[in-house]
Amino acid sequence: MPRLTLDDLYRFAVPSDPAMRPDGGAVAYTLTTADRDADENRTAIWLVTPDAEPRRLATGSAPRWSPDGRTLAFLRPVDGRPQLHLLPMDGGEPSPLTEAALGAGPARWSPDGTRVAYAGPVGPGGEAPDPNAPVVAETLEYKADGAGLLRGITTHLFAVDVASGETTQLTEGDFHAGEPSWSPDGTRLAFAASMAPDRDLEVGGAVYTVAAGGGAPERLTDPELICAGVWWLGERMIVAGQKGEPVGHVRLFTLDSSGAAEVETGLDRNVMIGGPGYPGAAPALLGDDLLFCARDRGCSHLYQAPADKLVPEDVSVAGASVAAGKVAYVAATPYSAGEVYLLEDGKAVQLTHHTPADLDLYVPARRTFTAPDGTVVEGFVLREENAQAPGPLLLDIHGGPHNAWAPVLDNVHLYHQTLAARGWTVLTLNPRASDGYGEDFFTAAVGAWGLADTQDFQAALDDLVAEGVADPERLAVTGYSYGGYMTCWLTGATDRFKAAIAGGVVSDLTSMAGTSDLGYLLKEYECPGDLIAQSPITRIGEVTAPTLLLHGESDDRCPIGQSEQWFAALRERRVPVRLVRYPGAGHLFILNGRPSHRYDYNERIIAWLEQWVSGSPS
Ligand SMILES: CSCC[C@H](NC=O)C(=O)N[C@@H](Cc1ccccc1)C(=O)O
Repeated sequence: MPRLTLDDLYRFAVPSDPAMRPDGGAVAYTLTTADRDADENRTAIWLVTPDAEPRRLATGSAPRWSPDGRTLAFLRPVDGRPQLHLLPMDGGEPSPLTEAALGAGPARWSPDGTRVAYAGPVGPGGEAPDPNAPVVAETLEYKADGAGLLRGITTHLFAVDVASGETTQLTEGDFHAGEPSWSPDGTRLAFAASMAPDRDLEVGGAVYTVAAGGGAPERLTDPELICAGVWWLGERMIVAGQKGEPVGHVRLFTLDSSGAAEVETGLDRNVMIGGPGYPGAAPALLGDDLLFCARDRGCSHLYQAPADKLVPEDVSVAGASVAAGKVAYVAATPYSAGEVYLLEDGKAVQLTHHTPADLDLYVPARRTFTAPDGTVVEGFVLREENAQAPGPLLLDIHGGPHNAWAPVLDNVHLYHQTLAARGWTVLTLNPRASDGYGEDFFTAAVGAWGLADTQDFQAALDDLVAEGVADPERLAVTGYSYGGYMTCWLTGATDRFKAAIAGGVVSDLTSMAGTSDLGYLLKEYECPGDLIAQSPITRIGEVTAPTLLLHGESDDRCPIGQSEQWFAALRERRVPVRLVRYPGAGHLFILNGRPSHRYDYNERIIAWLEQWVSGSPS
């Protein structure tokens, strides 16, 4: 069987967003593919039942069943804006439900199935803003990565009457409403929002409810609780959030008239509600029990509260849905980047087989390393078993810094498999600050970016060199976002790397604090203290590693100026450096950007390593 090549990017089809039909008999989901000719990502709604092959239903994403299971609401772009559509499941074509000026959001059916609510963008004065008008900012909340300059656009709740299509805006004002959740009697909707005038300077978010016909929202939580999301599950209202400061693990709380009480899970683990690059799922009820996702040793797992793990060890869950007492979920495994599963009597039954089956895949091996201060860190080693040893090794550093590597098939970092086939060892390490190893570990680099975690990387490399796995003369380092930060930092801290590739770079925390859409959060909560001491740019004079910089030009999280600073400083010092700019690409482009950009990103990493480490010309 062939090894994975970069062209397999165009063969991957990855499910997400599973929705169990109310009778538990079928699962609808979104399938994402890359169209090489159009250079676009495509999404379609698929349906699978336990006894039949999956079938494609329609172009679109975010399928949601009506309570009677006869209609699927989903999103489909119309003139470039997502609009809700309805697909009758007993036959017929999808029809548009919304004509929202700036587009709609994923559907939330009312319990009686007569209305659909969504959170969607609203322009100032109800109009789409003029893209050529001057942009005036008076708070820090004027841009967001992925959306760009907000130009006064806020997100508000809407309800659409399914029979007539009549749409009512339920909330208004200078705030962003989070995803709505219906009360069991259909009279109110709960949502998370921060309405404080200084919300850009006070990281927070409260739970509100609003009447189903609109009106003044009623606040339910006190400022102590920072809410990331709220779900009305039967009579229970469940909140995901943090108490006090936006630092550390996300937890679950039950909210009632006496206030918020933490759900006792007995786990020292971070709750994962799901998002791009951060696999997880919204909490749901399974009978009387709460089903939720939390990260354990790199993988997002499904748990049934208090703490029963429902999925096997080396899988990572990215979406779950419960109906009729049954659980459907999407998970990646060492052999797939994601498939749909059904949990039956505690056993996982695989319903889909979208991952190309003809690939001979390398499987990451778990192992641990001990840093000089005694901290044990886990990592994954990907290599050909019979590879010549010692051989070239690439250290890859994840972002966050609170993300984590998992030992599953990675359809973003395709170069891992490709390099292994060329005799490389790829080390993906979860150093302190990574997710899945407890809250003390998670917060161990707060205020000490680079300063605290450098020893973890060094210890792992020392071990692999001492064991004869890695050739000390052929070490290289790469990483994206926080991983790009750490790549720059490490090349200033040691000259052991023969090449470096830094993506979505952070090089100077002082300029980053004033230009990132999360700059304030970064300065106040992630890197409190001396920003200069934590900045790679302070060590630029020590860098000798030829460095490739890869950056999205529309990155508002880690603005491209971070790479430009590093590029200019290395060029001035005559250290070999190359800057590659991806037009129109935001921070998450390596996950969900143009297929050609994602291909190029992978291809350039391999070429740079071959040029500077393997010795072959690029
Ligand atoms: C408390 S950190 C939240 C930032 C966020 N975390 C999750 O990914 C993030 O985008 N991290 C960036 C690096 C960064 C951190 C803080 C502020 C701006 C950027 C990353 O993806 O590594």
